Parts: sequence; C-alpha cells; structure tokens
Amino acid sequence: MAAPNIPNLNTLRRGRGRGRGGPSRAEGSHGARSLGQDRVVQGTDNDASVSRLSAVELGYLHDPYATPLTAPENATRRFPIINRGTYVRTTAIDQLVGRFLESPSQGDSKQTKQIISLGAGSDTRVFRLLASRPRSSLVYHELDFAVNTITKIRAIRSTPLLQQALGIESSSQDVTVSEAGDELHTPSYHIYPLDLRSLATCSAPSDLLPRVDPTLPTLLISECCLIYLSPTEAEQVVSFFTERLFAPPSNPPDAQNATTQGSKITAPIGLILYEPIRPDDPFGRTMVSNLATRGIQLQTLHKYSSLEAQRSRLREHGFTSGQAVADIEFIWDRWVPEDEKERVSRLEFLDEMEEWQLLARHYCIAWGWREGEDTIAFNGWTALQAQPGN
Ligand SMILES: C[S@@+](CC[C@H](N)C(=O)[O-])C[C@H]1O[C@@H](n2cnc3c(N)ncnc32)[C@H](O)[C@@H]1O
Repeated sequence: MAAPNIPNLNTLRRGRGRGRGGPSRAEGSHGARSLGQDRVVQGTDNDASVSRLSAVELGYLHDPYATPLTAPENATRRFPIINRGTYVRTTAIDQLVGRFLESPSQGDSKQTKQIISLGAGSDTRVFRLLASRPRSSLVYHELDFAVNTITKIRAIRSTPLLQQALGIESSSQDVTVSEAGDELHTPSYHIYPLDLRSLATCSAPSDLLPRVDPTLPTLLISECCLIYLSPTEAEQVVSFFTERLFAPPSNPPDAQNATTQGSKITAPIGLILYEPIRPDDPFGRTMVSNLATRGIQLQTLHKYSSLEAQRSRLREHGFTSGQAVADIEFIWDRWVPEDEKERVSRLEFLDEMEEWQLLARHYCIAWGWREGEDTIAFNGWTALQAQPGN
C-alpha cells in the first residue's frame, strides 16, 4: 500500500498530552534514555487512558472506572479504527486474564492467584476484576513510575467508586499510602512506584517486592510497556521475575526463596505482551516515524518485529509450557463472536476498512506460560486460537 494511505497515528490521536508533576525518586534516568525521554514515555499513559475512555463512552467497552482515571480536560473522541483497536486489545487481554483466574489451579490448595502489571499506568483492569470476584481470590500488583502512581493513587483517594471496587471504602485500617502518595497497599491491591529498569540491579528481589508471593500462580502483564525499554532492559525485567523472584524449575536450592511448609515451590507463571509489530513495511515505517515526531521510541520493536520473534522471545524466557501470539486483526476475526462483531460494527461507521486491517496487523498479543512442578494454572489458555506463521 502506498504511503499516503497510511493513517497518521498522530492525527488519529486527537488528544493532548497530560502535564503531570515533576520527577521523583523512582524516576531516575537510566542508560541512554534521558529524563526528557522518560517523561515522554510516562505521558504515553495519557494516550492509553484517553483511548480507553473514548471506547467506553461510545459503547465499545463497559468500564465505569475509565472516567475517574482519565484527566477530564484530556477526554476526546478517538477515530473509529482506534476505538475498535482498543476494544479488541482490551477484551482479548480480559479473556486471557479471565481464563487464568478461572481455571482451577490443580495442586494449589490456596487457589489465590496473583497478577503483576508492568507499567500499569491508569489501567482499570484491577478495579473491574476486584469488583466482580471474591477479593480473597486475587492479589493484584501494579508497577509504574512514581509520577504515574501518584496520579492514580490521588484518583483512588478522591473517588468512592474506585474505593468500593477495591473494598476499602469502610475499612481504612486496611489501606496504607506512603507519605509521598506514590505507593499504596490494600489486602488485594498494591501499587509500587518503580522504574522497571532498576530491577536489574536489585540484589534482593524479594526485599524489593516483599508483598509479591513467589508461591502463588502468577500472571505478568506488559500492555504496551516493555516496548519502551531497550532490548536488554526489557529482557532483564522479565528475567527478574522468571529467574530471580520466581524459582524456575530445578533451580539450585540457594536461589529459591519460595518455601511453604519447608518445601520448595515452583509456582506457575505466565506473561501477556501487547505490542506493535512489523515495523519494516510501509505502514510500519510510517507508524515508527509518526511516533518519533513525538519523541516516542519503540525500542524493542525491531528485535521482536514478527509473530515468530515474539514466540521465540517467550521460549527464550523459559515459558516452555506454551507460547502463542496473534495480531489484532486475527483476534478480531477469530476470537470475537459474530453477534459481538455486529454490535461493535453498529457503534460507528468504519469507512476505512483497509486502514483498520493495516492498523490491526501491526499490533499483537503474545502469551506464554510455564507451569509449576506441582501446580498447573494455565490450562485455560491451551484452547485459545493462536496465529501461525510470521
Ligand atoms: C502506553 S502506557 C500503557 C499503560 C497501561 N499498561 C495501559 O495499557 O493502559 C505505558 C506505561 O508504561 C510505563 N513505563 C514505561 N517504562 C517504564 C519503566 N521503565 N518503569 C515503569 N513504568 C514504565 C509508563 O510510565 C506508562 O504508564
């Protein structure tokens, strides 16, 4: 397709950037990335929340938590192909998360499961999950720069609806917030102000995240987060969890910090990635250059540029029980039921069908998992249709 037909993702955004507070202790500048670049990356959360709210207001998604977590002055209506993309991305990840939470974890008597969201920003999934299931069944951890955790915690403190979802409205003794207002702990939900790049240099993983229980079946989510790190940094973040905090099978005993009743636990762990792909065709090149004009660099894009590269990445990280990937076009075609497709198609007229397909082929969801030695938690993922090929 000729370049002039490629949608400009900058003009498709329509929203403005959200000005947030100054740098704080978790905002250190790492490696080659400057503080200015960090600010740009932190600001991408605004894009995500504005897109979510647009999709909610137009009826694509039902999510009462999107409004309190989006700065009202930034709310804007996105173009139809962006709204459909937000719908597919959100519902597909919801489905993976739902299957993880719902499949009985054989061998695990506790049945509590844990989610760790990397670069969670103003994501609403935790509220939707905790509002709709027994809170004791899930512990949810979110990591992001302090500048973004402060904004989120402020929204929680000022919004009864968010507090109700977390079950903390009447029991403030169960809630602790750091003096800086950047860290929050409740029995089921934890927010940490953390630059993910600092995980690589941490000498005591369980001291850094003491509330993460390495014996629980665990799901890591990177919804458009690791893409902003360098390939080495992104690898180190995943390895921090898969090799250091969570004992890999047959690790030497001194690397194990997970013990229950004196026995070693190798908990099941899975990873969901949502990322752009295919940077080398005309649409991909335009996508990259449009984002570059805003100072956004998709640092791992070339390394994990294809479906196969994403599968290999998962394999190399030891997600040996299964690795799968599908682009957003495939997921729309194969995962979304026909009646739901009709409902969504009626919401807005999509006259740019070719543009939708182009956009949807350039984003993917990858998911991989490693079952525990004694516990199985990802059975529900085996039936999901993945996309073959590159
Ligand atoms: C595009 S936003 C996505 C937010 C959220 N995951 C969602 O999908 O709604 C990317 C997020 O990753 C966070 N992020 C990127 N690099 C990070 C790092 N090194 N440490 C912590 N958070 C990071 C940003 O601050 C931002 O909140």
